[in-house]
Amino acid sequence: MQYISTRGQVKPKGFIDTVLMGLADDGGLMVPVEVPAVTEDTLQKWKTLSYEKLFLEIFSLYINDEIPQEDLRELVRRSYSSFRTPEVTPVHQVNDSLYILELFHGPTFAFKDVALQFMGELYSYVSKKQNKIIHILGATSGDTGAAAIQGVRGKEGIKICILHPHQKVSKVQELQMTTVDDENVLNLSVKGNFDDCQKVIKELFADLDFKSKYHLRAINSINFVRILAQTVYYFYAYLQINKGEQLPKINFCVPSGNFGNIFSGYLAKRMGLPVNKLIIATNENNILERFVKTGEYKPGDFKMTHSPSMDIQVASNFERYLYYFLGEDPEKVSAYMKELQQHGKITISPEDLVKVQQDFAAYGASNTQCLELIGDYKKSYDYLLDPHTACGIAAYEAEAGEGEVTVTFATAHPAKFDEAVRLVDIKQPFPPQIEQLFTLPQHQKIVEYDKAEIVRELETFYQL
Ligand SMILES: Cc1ncc(COP(=O)(O)O)c(C=O)c1O
Ligand SMILES: N[C@@H](CCOP(=O)(O)O)C(=O)O
Repeated sequence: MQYISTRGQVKPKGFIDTVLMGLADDGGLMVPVEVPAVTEDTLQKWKTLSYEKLFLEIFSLYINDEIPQEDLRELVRRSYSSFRTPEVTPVHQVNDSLYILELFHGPTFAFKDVALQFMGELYSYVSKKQNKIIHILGATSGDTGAAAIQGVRGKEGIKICILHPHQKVSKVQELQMTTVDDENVLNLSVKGNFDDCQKVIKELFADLDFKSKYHLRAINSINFVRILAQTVYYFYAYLQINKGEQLPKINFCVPSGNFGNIFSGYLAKRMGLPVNKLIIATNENNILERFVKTGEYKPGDFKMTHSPSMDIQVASNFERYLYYFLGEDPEKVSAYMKELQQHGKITISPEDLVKVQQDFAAYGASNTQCLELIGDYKKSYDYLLDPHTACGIAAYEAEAGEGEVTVTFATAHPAKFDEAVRLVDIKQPFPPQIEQLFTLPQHQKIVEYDKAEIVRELETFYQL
């Protein structure tokens, strides 16, 4: 398998070079030259596999033996040994039509651990095998940063700098990132929002001299390996629910912000997973909902909501979808991205909108709805939703049809977002791993949203 850029200006690369490149050198995003097909026979065979074995099967379709099977098996074993359940991502049945896929059983209690525990192991492996310097640079609205830091803290040959928006992440997210005292970790708390943080790091990745001088590597979902690792739980959830002979189509409903998680579902569907609807759930930052409903993709005003990790206006992976939607034509993608840059929006034709609506349904939950659902599900099902998952439930309730089966993703544990849970008068016990964070000193540097100041911090950190 080879990988190319959505904008067509990068020579085909192998898997490891694609991971190391992160953002494509022409400013696009890396995608596989072709999407491997998973047949019904294969799906039947995968029904009895453990999470780890399924991961190996799916990755084998993408990595061209660049990592020997034995080594890959060991990386996967190590990645998921830190999870609190052997199923890694267990499914909880709520009723006949609704299942919740719990993606929060990793070290930092959010879905990002699933891909980032593996990515930490992978970077460490590549650093040792190829003697590569790995200087990670990432932007986070709270969860990616915590999970990435946890995945590489203290690892030899690796440094990580994470930009998070100052005072716009939850207290637990902030503590998870800033109580880590390993020397290879730098937290920059940027006086701006997540989109500002993401913009700065993308500009730095696009500066190829700077990127190469400081050996910059990406951990955000601009990196294709993040997308691939996230496809595994779509297959795993599907196979946990459909154990019989039949392979019925089901819906997946995904709390979305940067469009990485749901794009993994889109890829799984293209591979052959029997998916009916892919439902995009947003909060009041509803650019994706507006796109699916009107055909206009236009970043709007940033809003702070009860689901801060989804407070995102510019959805990175939207470009990967555009690539497939536009018939894998890099010239058309480049033209659309230019339009976005010049006019601040993309508008598709009514005929194309029909195509988008065949791929996705979408719904944006209001702040009030999000809180109401946390209260309702606790009362009706004794199940405590985190606010992001509650946005997912709102979208499920609005968009799933009669008789359809839907898997809604629980993307974080409610203890990470106690600020919202307390607003509905629910007192939750904290897991001990979270409770102990409140006693530890914090390490972070508060900086202006100023590229020059951020660059100075990075140069000092990476040169040390
Ligand atoms: C808890 C939580 N839910 C949902 C999302 C949205 O996921 P994505 O950015 O992959 O769309 C994020 C982060 O983006 C998150 O941290
Ligand atoms: N919600 C995310 C935002 C970054 O998304 P990513 O999938 O590109 O890493 C976060 O928690 O940081």
